[in-house]
Amino acid sequence: MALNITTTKAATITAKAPERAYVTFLAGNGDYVKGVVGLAKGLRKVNSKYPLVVALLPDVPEDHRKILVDQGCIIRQIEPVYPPENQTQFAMAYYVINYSKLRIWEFVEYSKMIYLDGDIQVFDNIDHLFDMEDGYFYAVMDCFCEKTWSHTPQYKIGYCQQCPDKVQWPSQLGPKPPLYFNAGMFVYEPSLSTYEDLLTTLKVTPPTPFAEQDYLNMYFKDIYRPIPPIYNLVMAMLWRHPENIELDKAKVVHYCAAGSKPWRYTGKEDNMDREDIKTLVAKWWEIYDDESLDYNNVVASGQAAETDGDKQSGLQLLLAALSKAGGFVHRINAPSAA
Ligand SMILES: O=c1ccn([C@@H]2O[C@H](COP(=O)(O)OP(=O)(O)O)[C@@H](O)[C@H]2O)c(=O)[nH]1
Ligand SMILES: OC[C@H]1O[C@H](O[C@@H]2[C@@H](O)[C@H](O)[C@@H](O)[C@H](O)[C@@H]2O)[C@H](O)[C@@H](O)[C@H]1O
Ligand SMILES: [Mn+2]
Repeated sequence: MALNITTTKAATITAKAPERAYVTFLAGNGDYVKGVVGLAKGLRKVNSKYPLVVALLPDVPEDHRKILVDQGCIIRQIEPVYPPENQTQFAMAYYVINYSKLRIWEFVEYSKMIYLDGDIQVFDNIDHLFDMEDGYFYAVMDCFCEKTWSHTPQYKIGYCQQCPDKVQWPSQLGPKPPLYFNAGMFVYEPSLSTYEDLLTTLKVTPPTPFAEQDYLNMYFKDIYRPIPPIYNLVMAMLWRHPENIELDKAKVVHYCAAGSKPWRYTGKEDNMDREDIKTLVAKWWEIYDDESLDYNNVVASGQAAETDGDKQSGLQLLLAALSKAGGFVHRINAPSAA
């Protein structure tokens, strides 16, 4: 269905802001920007209706920001968030910057957002997750079997929530830990009151090895609802719990295992020579290298919205293209859906 657009120099349109968006986090001047470009192109390939917002720290350089804007991303600079001083050894030293993810609760121009790490790729449309019941925090359960978890009692006794019957949780260790999610992907509702409380509570919460992931699990444990692993395939599941995984059904893949970041992949680390890993890395590169998925090519080929449902993204594409071209859009006569 084509949109009739009347353009004039007179004024600009105040299109209704989209209430839903995907959001990712970018820090530093390193190669994670490739992950975010891949994610932006992957979401486009699955015809997601919603934009990708990139919450980026001040240390992300101008040329990386331009790459992201040229890929149709909405960039939002955020200030870092640091945990209270502590001698904690984070599972990965750089995890200390991940607390800055908490800034995305301030994005209240959106009623619901899906957070995706920059090392995630979306291979099937997951827009339907935005329609899940409000008031809950949705994410996929993590696995405790990698040595990154060696600091935990779970790891020490061989307990994992992915196979709770394999090793019973011993009562002398107290109550079984609540279900624990991987914070590389989650569905949440931005809220200023939650945002303020997150930052206030953080000030009095000693940091722990999995940084903001541990913190978010503690903070949202009463409203956390697990969603199936097809929405965040934590790579280690492939060799730790293959019985819980149907790889060909995975809609979202999280390249979080050591050595699995596609843009740095060498195949040398543990498990990285597996055929399924090689296939997943190749699938990531296929999207990253696909020029037909570049934002400018998509706009240039005039792939306007085909259905009412996609009108918003088509409208956004056209608005973005027109504003980039310096044009002003005065009125859009979208013929009624009839
Ligand atoms: O140098 C960095 C490290 C991390 N990140 C962001 O922080 C997220 C969490 O880090 P990572 O995915 O490496 O943690 P993992 O899931 O592998 O434990 C990444 O996906 C990126 O979005 C970043 O932008 N720059
Ligand atoms: O800062 C803490 C991080 O914690 C998580 O990392 C993964 C990763 O470390 C794997 O190697 C582990 O095996 C896995 O369990 C663990 O959850 C999130 O994916 C990431 O976004 C971030 O929140
Ligand atoms: Mn990650």
